[in-house]
Amino acid sequence: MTAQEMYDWDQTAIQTSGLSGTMLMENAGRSVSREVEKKINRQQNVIVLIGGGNNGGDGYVIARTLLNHGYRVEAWQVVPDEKIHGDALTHKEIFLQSGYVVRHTEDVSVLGKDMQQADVIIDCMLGIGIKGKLRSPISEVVELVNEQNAYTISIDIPSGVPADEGFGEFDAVKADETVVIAAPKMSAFLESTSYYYGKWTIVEIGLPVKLLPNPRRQLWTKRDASTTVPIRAKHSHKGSHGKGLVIGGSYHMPGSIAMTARAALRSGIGLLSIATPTTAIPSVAPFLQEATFEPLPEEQGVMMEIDGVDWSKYNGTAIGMGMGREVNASSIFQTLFQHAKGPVLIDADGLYHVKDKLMKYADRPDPVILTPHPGEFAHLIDRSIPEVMQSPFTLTRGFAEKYGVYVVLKGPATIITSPQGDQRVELSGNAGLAKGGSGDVLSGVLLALTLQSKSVFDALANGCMIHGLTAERLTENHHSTTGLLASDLIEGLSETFRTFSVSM
Ligand SMILES: NC(=O)C1=CN([C@@H]2O[C@H](COP(=O)(O)OP(=O)(O)OC[C@H]3O[C@@H](n4cnc5c(N)ncnc54)[C@H](OP(=O)(O)O)[C@@H]3O)[C@@H](O)[C@H]2O)[C@@H](O)CC1
Ligand SMILES: Nc1ncnc2c1ncn2[C@@H]1O[C@H](COP(=O)(O)OP(=O)(O)O)[C@@H](O)[C@H]1O
Ligand SMILES: [K+]
Repeated sequence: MTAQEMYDWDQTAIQTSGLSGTMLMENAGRSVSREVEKKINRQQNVIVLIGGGNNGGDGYVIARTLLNHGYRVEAWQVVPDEKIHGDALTHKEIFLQSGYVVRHTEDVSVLGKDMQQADVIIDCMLGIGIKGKLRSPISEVVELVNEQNAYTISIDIPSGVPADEGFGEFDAVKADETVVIAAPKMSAFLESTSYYYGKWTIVEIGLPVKLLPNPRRQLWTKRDASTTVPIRAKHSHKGSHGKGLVIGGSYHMPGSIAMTARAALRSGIGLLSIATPTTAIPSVAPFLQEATFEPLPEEQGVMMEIDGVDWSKYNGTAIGMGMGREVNASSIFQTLFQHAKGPVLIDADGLYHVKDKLMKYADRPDPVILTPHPGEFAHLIDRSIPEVMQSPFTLTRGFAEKYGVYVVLKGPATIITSPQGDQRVELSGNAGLAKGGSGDVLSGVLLALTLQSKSVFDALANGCMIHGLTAERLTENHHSTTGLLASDLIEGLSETFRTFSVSM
């Protein structure tokens, strides 16, 4: 969610369901407290830091709830009294009338001394309402918090982190964990801001879900996957599971196309053929007894054209892996878009070649899927990688809508966008995947699932999840994130598929 989308939810709830702001704040504070109580005990000294907005209001509810439950809590208001108003003021009054005491930060050093005795710091200074650079005294308090060894739990957002994408430098609390209210904000997924959150969990605050405007952005969960992942019907035959073609590879780069192809086979594709230069076939074939080949004319080990492919045999294509930069791209993509039936997935070198050609094929009736990492996406849209990393949601949505394509922007948080601009974020996987070859494996998984699913969008989100979960499982058992290879990932897919629906 963006901050604005969050405020819209809040307003919708208040205007249409009869819930009031103070009720939502009470719900938020109590839900957060339930989560916090799992992490703390009654012997620990807890400090709640309270700011001037509604995030601070949540803080008053949390401090009261924890005190009611017998925890040792000090509530520190880090802004002057006149800053507290509205729902937050109501909850401050309830806090005081419950017989509890508020401490004030006239002198930040007094708070600093107190913090040294704290085991746990609960940060309710700033939430989605942060604007601009941190001002005093919050800037000093943030610095103090980051100097402590105490376990720090931020509420909704680590104070100082912007809610939305597109922001540059900032100072913020570095939380050990964050309890997110109602829905995660964009910054929980960006490289430069997600670090501040630590581990995060979401709490529910009683918003009327049926009434809320749809932000057309969704966190893809295991529960979503378990209801949409294709199930092999008892009476299915190989034709029911897709007849795929993968185009790529070269004499000097045979590995990537082999990995894509093998991953597609391990992901249940019915039939698979590989179009690759003739001289690459002897290197690729040993990994793929189950596949057939379309030998391509070549020059110096690089494919020249794909005119001889028998397109009637296939209902889905993936292109680009290891094809090289030297190919006759105009001819290849012209033929591809004219003849290929069903979804076309473009990855790696294919993305390099397809730049500036997409508008020409924007009216293709069947789906086009692009699977760039941030560097490839930056090249596609003529922006820098830092710009892509700073605003991935907006940039991918704009691109997908403009060209009518699906975009899978890969990374620790993979963002999947449909041609209509709907977005899903998928978080599985780990740094064991940060190696050449993992993307080739993903392309194979995605092609196979796309040909077996009713919805391309579901297939892409599920494919990313299966790919990531495989890495997680392998690094929990036999491998390390250091030692995991893309080829291990391919062989691991089988067990992920076997346990997938059972483990949901
Ligand atoms: N569904 C929901 O939405 C619900 C939301 N809830 C909660 O409300 C939170 C949002 O509350 P919010 O809108 O009051 O904003 P918030 O984050 O408290 O910040 C405003 C305060 O910060 C201050 N301030 C700003 N920038 C600053 C800076 N650079 N440096 C220093 N100070 C700065 C600003 O000061 P001012 O500019 O007014 O002087 C003002 O005092 C949300 O994150 C969630 O926790 C739940 O309670 C219930 C349901
Ligand atoms: N640190 C990480 N955490 C989670 N997933 C990652 C991480 N690094 C890479 N990945 C995943 O690994 C894959 C890498 O793809 P890509 O960059 O195209 O690799 P290559 O083309 O070299 O095979 C993507 O699916 C990406 O989401
Ligand atoms: K906060």
